Amino acid sequence: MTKPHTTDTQDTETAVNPYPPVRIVNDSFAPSLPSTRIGEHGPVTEGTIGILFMAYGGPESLDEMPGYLADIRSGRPTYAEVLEEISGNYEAIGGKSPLPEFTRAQIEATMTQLSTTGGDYRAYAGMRHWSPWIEDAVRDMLDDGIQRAVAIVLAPHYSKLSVEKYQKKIKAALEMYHGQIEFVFVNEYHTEPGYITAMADRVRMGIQEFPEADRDSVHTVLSAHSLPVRVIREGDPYADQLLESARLIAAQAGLRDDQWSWSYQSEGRSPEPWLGPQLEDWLPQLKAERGVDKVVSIAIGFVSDHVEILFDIDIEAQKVAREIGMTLVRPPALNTDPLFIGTLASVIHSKAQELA
Ligand SMILES: C=CC1=C(C)c2cc3[nH]c(cc4nc(cc5[nH]c(cc1n2)c(C)c5CCC(=O)O)C(CCC(=O)O)=C4C)c(C)c3C=C
Ligand SMILES: [Fe+2]
Ligand SMILES: [Fe+2]
Repeated sequence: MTKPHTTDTQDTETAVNPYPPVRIVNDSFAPSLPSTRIGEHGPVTEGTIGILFMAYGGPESLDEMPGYLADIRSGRPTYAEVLEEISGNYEAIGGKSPLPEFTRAQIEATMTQLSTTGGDYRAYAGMRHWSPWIEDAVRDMLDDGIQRAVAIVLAPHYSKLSVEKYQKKIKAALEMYHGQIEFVFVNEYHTEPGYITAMADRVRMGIQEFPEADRDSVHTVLSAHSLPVRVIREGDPYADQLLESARLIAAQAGLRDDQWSWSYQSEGRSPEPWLGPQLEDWLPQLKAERGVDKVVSIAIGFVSDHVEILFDIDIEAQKVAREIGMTLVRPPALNTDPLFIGTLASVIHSKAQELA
């Protein structure tokens, strides 16, 4: 999400929330992920391999917002103005996060692909910041008798503030339940050809929104969620991986160097410096310094349309673009794009071969 910064002195997502909030379910509420078990769940045999799909998680009503934020903020209090602002952002995109629904659709589509491999796979969903929790998924896998599993995060780039945190939750859950599952981890898939081609298709899709005569002057801005600069200085590979993906996507889309650029988005609220430039600052700079007035915006670190795209780009960045007389086109995220789903299936299937 975005500025303004508060005086909050937070240490980004490092601590564990000591009081994970519990979702309150009533008769009129039908969550998109009511269970960690997705799809067919017949008897588990020695050859069965569990697949734990992990995602950020998202609130499916505004009532869930305080609990969701409490988890993201590792139990630190959320100031009223921050809660109000973030709730307002979700209200503007329909009052709920579409992430759980997309996550479910992505898992179902990947399992359909995997069913053609002959492997005996069982799918589980575990969210990092909301229900159904990663811990719930590990408990259900243990209950089902799963002995070997592949774990994958629905985010292609590795960071110790993202993918590593998900993996640590699995290890902590195994300890908590005194259980044993042999896990292999997909750490990243940011250079996988299917992912790169699917993103390059999005670039082309965006450019085609402009009249043919204008297309050569369209500028593509590729972006991803920002992180504190400190994390990269400590050796985190996130920024390098993003740029590697960005260069491959631009090349695959046939863009010249002057036809694309990089920016970050969705900076957090801690007072320390975050990676930039931020999209809403970069757009005016592109206009002022290079005369760019037609932009395709693609968030390459996200694989589904959720608040960081639907609000941060479609509402906030779009407002900035309008104010400076720039046309900004934002093609849909990958969601259940067959090329992306094929990539997930293939990285999972090849990782599964590492299991004894
Ligand atoms: C690579 C890092 C991160 C990814 C990817 C990411 C995705 C992501 N985030 C939200 C929603 C929120 N994130 C918030 C804070 C926050 N996010 C990250 C990192 C990534 N998020 C950090 C380091 C922080 C700061 C955490 C802290 O300790 O305060 C918040 C809280 C409010 C805010 O700071 O704006 C929200 C909400 C989504 C939906 C998402 C997509 C998958
Ligand atoms: Fe954010
Ligand atoms: Fe975040």
